Amino acid sequence: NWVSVQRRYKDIPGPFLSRFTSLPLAFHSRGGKRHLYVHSLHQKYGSLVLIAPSHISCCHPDAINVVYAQGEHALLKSDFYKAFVIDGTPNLFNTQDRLKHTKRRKALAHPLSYRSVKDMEEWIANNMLKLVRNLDKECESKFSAHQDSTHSHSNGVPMGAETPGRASGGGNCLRVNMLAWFNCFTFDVISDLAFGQSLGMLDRGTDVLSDSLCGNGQSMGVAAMIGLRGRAAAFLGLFPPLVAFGRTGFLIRWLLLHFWPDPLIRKGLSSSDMLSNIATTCVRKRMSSSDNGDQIIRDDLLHRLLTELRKSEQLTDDIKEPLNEKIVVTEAMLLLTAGSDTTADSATAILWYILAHPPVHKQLIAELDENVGILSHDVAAADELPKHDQVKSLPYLTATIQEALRMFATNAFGLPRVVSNTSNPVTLMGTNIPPGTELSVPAYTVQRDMSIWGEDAYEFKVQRWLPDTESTECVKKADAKYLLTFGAGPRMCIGKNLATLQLHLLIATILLRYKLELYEPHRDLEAIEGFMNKPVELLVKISRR
Ligand code: HEM
Repeated sequence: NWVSVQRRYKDIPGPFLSRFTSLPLAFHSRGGKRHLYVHSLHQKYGSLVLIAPSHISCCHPDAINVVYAQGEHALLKSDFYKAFVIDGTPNLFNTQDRLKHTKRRKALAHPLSYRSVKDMEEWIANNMLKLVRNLDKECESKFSAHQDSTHSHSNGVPMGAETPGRASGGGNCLRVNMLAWFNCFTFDVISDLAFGQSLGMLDRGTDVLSDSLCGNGQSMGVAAMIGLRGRAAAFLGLFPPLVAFGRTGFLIRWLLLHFWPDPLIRKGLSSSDMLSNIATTCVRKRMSSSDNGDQIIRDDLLHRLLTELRKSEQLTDDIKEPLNEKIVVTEAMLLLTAGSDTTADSATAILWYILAHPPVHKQLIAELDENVGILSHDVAAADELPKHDQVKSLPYLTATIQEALRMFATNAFGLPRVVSNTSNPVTLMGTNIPPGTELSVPAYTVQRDMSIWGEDAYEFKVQRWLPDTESTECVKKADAKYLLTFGAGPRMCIGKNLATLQLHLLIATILLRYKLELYEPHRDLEAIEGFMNKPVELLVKISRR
């Protein structure tokens, strides 16, 4: 009851109101700045803060190994994640059940291993070639009549009306929104890898899908759908009764979808339904093509996932569950949503940090020119583009990516775990944590902790990641275990290999081929947080090198 809750957390500091309600946290979550709010609370109250009635945020570096512990000490995901479940069928990301998680994780671990992802590099390169051709056209259009290329691409197809990054306002300015192109690229890559066929966004120059995939007259881009869904879920997840399962849950969801006063939440819920429809259509299309004897089935992620899931059906009885369409669709939707905009957003942030620091830009170009060489003027085939083997170990490129991901936390707020009655006892900074407590470690705050990164923790310094810095500047060496971009522990991102492969290739290819400048050099990178922290846009001036 309420009194015992107050007694349990009496020694944990935090805002007075947060002892009684999650509303302050929800308010900042709705505003898209939850990580900044929690950061300010840590600055005011210290390392342990009660941010909601039974939710403690701990930003001490040692907390990472406790909250995201491996093995028998692992804590389960909290009820917050129920807000991401579609149709009562949890997937690898949102399942709270340990055994189900183990089974699904095993099924996806092999298809997403480095070796497996490397085998698919050719498919990624084909999409990169399309991206390059589109950007080449953007450069050419620079010389044609005044045209605002964020509004209309060369083929005249407008970007989705609510695509994050769509430039506001008109005008005769020559600028390209790299976020919009990165979104098209990553969606096409993941759909190609997952279903053997890309969504065709790079061909159409927009992330608005065709009517056959998205329903008649839908003008919203897929990136906007994912953003809205993340924002609604990040808000609703703070009130677990609103995201219950079963018949009551169905009724509550229906009421929220139709009557909740905030349009952002209603749009988020309907976006979630649209994404589920897209995944269902993709899965059905892919499955029906595999029934067609004439067609050669590509060894894509869905194929590999199905093979692994069928194998795991023969595992022990307690984790046996029949493989049905719902399970396949929910995992397919996860691939589509977790594996696309996260990478595009991270690439956007990395490119922004490079362009905002011209000496870093210059040094990267020198490294790339020396190790990869200049690209031919008219790239005729995908194999003329940089290969992962050429760029994966370049020290300056790797260090720049790491440092940009530290500064811009794509995963910015603390991912919540729960201390259950069956958990081993948990102690944080000498304080015993009672069962029923939610715990999280805020990535944004940890990634700016001066005790970890040094006095210059708030500054972008690539040198901290270089093995042997020639710089005379004294920087504290970075330790990757405090970088929470991909989470930590048993629920850490399973797509990290695919994401880092794409990030290296994207950044290397773009820098090698184009002269780029920030369109508004004095403007910070603006971002809005839902579940992930998402840049709003990246406007650049672009021309061929
Ligand atoms: C730069 C890009 C990416 C970032 C920043 C990122 C970040 C994350 C983070 C922080 C988590 C942990 C979430 C949590 O604990 O609640 C996660 C989990 C996950 N990610 Fe990623 N991710 C990226 C790319 C990808 C890609 C390309 C894929 C798939 C193809 C993917 C699939 C997943 C899945 C399936 C999980 C759930 C894993 C589990 O619960 O066992 N991610 N990601």
